Amino acid sequence: MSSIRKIPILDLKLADDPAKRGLLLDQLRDALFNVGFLYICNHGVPQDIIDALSSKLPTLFHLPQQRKRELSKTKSPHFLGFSDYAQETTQGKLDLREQYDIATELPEVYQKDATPNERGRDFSKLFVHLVEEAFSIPIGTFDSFFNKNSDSAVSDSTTASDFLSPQHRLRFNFYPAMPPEQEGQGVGPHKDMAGWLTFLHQVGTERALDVQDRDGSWIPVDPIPGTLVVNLGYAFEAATEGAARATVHRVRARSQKDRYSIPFFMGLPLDLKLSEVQNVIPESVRAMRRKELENGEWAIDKKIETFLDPRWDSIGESVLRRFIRGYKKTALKYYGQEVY
Ligand SMILES: O=C(O)CCC(=O)C(=O)O
Ligand SMILES: [Fe+2]
Repeated sequence: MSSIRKIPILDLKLADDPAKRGLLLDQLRDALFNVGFLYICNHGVPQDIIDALSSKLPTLFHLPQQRKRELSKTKSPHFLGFSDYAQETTQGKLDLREQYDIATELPEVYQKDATPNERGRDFSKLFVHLVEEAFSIPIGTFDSFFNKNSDSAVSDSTTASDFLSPQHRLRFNFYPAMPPEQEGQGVGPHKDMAGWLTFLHQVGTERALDVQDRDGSWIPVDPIPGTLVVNLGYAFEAATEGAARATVHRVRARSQKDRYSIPFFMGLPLDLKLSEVQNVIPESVRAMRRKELENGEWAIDKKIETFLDPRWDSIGESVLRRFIRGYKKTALKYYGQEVY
């Protein structure tokens, strides 16, 4: 077992060079199995698009309160839209941020044409292909989970194309600057619940994001121009039986300057069962954490966090459970008492 030490930076351009691809895959395995957090550069998302989007965020978050209320998450059965400042709590403390969430719409629910975030989906799929290669499973294995009603890339897949679309979620976070005496929790220590993988753009140069090392200490994840931060969601950790960790992270609310960030949470199909994902993860990967436990390692983090409880055995239900916890009133309004 190793500690996080330093967050690695992976240059995805190495994937194009046959002589260097092996090195990139070694770095990726180290990042997935030993760190759970990484930066990627040369990721293929054009910088001008990232900059154009980032520059719109102050306007978005300074819309009149009335407009923000109309677009409130509490009015959406999919928990999309605005969350007010300090509306959410993490670990019992208020998160000093506002959020705006947009996501792949689900035609099965809305009965209208979906407008999925194609760009985000396509680039994140390329990264997933590298993960498959790092796991030594056929490239395209996971495509069957993402391509509804299309041919599976894996011929013997039993599941392939019948799943609901995954709900990819793009979030804008706003952490307003505050008087020094009020510096506190931008978002408290958490693992990303709703997604398979998270790709994060930190706008500006403010140091605010930290990742927790295995001894409990905090390591800064400073913004590095031209990179995206990648971390793993709960479902990834659960599917690999803990071999690849959904590392705990937090954001400090700072006094210097307003801060914005843009995470893209790559989802899995909402009706997919965890066992169906586990079926395509090689036993050699799933056995890694078991071996570490037998060897007495992982002293501070013995049990794999329970991602699923028996009532909620699909990814979608688990994601819903996360929102029920965060937005009790909205959940009751749309889903009724039986969701508890
Ligand atoms: O703002 C950040 O840098 C990270 C935000 C985050 O962890 C989240 O929204 O889940
Ligand atoms: Fe997060």
